[in-house]
Amino acid sequence: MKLFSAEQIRQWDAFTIKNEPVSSLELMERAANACTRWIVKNTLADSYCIFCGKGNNGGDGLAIARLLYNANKTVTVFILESATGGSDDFNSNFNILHHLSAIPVYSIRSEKELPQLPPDCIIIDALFGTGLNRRLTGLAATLVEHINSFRMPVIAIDMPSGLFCDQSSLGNPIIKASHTLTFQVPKLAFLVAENADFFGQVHIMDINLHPGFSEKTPAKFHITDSSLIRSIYQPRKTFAHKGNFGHALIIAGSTGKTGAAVLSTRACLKTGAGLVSAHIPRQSLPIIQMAAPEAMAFPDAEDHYITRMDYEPDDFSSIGMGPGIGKELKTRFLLRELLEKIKKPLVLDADALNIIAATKGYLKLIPSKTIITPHPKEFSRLFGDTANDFEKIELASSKSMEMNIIIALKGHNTFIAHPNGAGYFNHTGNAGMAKGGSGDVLTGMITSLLAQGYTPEQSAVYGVYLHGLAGDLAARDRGMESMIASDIIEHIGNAFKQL
Ligand SMILES: NC(=O)C1=CN([C@@H]2O[C@H](COP(=O)(O)OP(=O)(O)OC[C@H]3O[C@@H](n4cnc5c(N)ncnc54)[C@H](O)[C@@H]3O)[C@@H](O)[C@H]2O)[C@@H](O)CC1
Ligand SMILES: [K+]
Repeated sequence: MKLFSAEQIRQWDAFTIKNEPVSSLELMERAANACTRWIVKNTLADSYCIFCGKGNNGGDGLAIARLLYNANKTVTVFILESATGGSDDFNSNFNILHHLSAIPVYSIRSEKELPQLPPDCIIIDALFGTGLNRRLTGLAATLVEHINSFRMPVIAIDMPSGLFCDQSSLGNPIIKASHTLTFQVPKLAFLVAENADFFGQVHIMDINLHPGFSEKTPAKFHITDSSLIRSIYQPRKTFAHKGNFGHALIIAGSTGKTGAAVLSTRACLKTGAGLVSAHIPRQSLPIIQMAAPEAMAFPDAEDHYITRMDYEPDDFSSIGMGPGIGKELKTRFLLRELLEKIKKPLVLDADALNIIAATKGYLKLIPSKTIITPHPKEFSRLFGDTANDFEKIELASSKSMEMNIIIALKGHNTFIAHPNGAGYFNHTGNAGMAKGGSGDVLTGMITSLLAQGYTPEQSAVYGVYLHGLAGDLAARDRGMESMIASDIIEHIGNAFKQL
């Protein structure tokens, strides 16, 4: 699903008005109807206090007030006055409301007019939407803080007021919504961790914007959805043999971190590679052979960590390196040798990334189309700090293009930057996966898909989606607190079945 900017959404509204055709006032009525239906169905309140700005977001608020009133609800409207007049559609809705004298309408022109609210009311925030073009200040900012101070349920229309769609709003006055009813498509602002306090649960209101616009308009960012994954998925052919699904190698583990090797190897096996081998420290051999008997093992000459390759790396269909390898000098040399020797893309995670970040000259050795899977700290070690999540996303995109690599920046909505400039936000997964070992599982899964012939771009998007889905199924069965990384592996099979 394409993720459009505020400007593109404005163009989409205009395209719909011209090509459906529909008047902008009718489109506003459609939007208000969708919101009112949701509010009536999902809330039970004595009264609704609706705060409106004087743009089209405020116009939505006025139309919602009228529709709620028509549905026999008690409604009070507060209008934040501004120096400029209302938008045309705001004014039209204001005139209709004016004739319905049963709905009280109050103006807020100064701090003295900030209202007290009845207990048990639900607040509807229609102050500012996608038209926000600067930080809220003055009376608007004071009103936002005043509304937040009630600690009552707030339903934001389209956007929590004060929150920018496509840029950081860090430190700004913003409505803290319990629910956001957003029009047609999710917004970039709802996908980044720094905004988590503001949008609450997001509900998409389908207002039938013209499909012709979304089909022909390119978008930089996308949300990975099941239809994209189904278009990537290649069913296994009836007459296939193990040679058709590649030979994956996992280079992982050190004393005390053999579990990382076990988790990534088992995840690799469970994700469909034809053959899986694990290169592990010598002492880990019996452990990996017992925990993953289907895998072959290359024990290192050294007992406690990995030091040398007794194989040709290009003989494998894919190699994933990093989980639990530590940062011993000889392990660093091994990583350098691998980076210099291999002609294929790799999957690099965890300590492989930490070694690269800490050792001068390694970063530029990363082979083209390699998939790296840093968490935010590993990302900062590699590429430096950023002031906010939006800058981090931009940095991941630009580094991906510059280095011709795929970057899966792990987090709640893992962001995958492709070298062609596109970016994919994943929406599967849950907080139960925020535990040691989850990343090792992801490395194994992506390495497995790469071995099977999926492109690096596909392997990253598909692997991250499947990993999150398996995590969601594990959470459903075991609960978020109790689920552990092994449970994600146990649910990979069911995740495949759900595609
Ligand atoms: N265009 C359409 O046909 C539709 C628009 N809809 C609504 O329209 C909204 C966008 O409306 P608008 O473009 O009128 O903009 P908003 O209603 O979001 O904002 C109103 C105006 O406030 C001013 N403003 C921006 N930032 C400010 C700040 N920090 N302090 C003070 N004033 C500021 C700007 O002049 C802006 O145009 C959407 O979020 C949605 O709620 C919906 O009705 C669906 C249809
Ligand atoms: K709003």
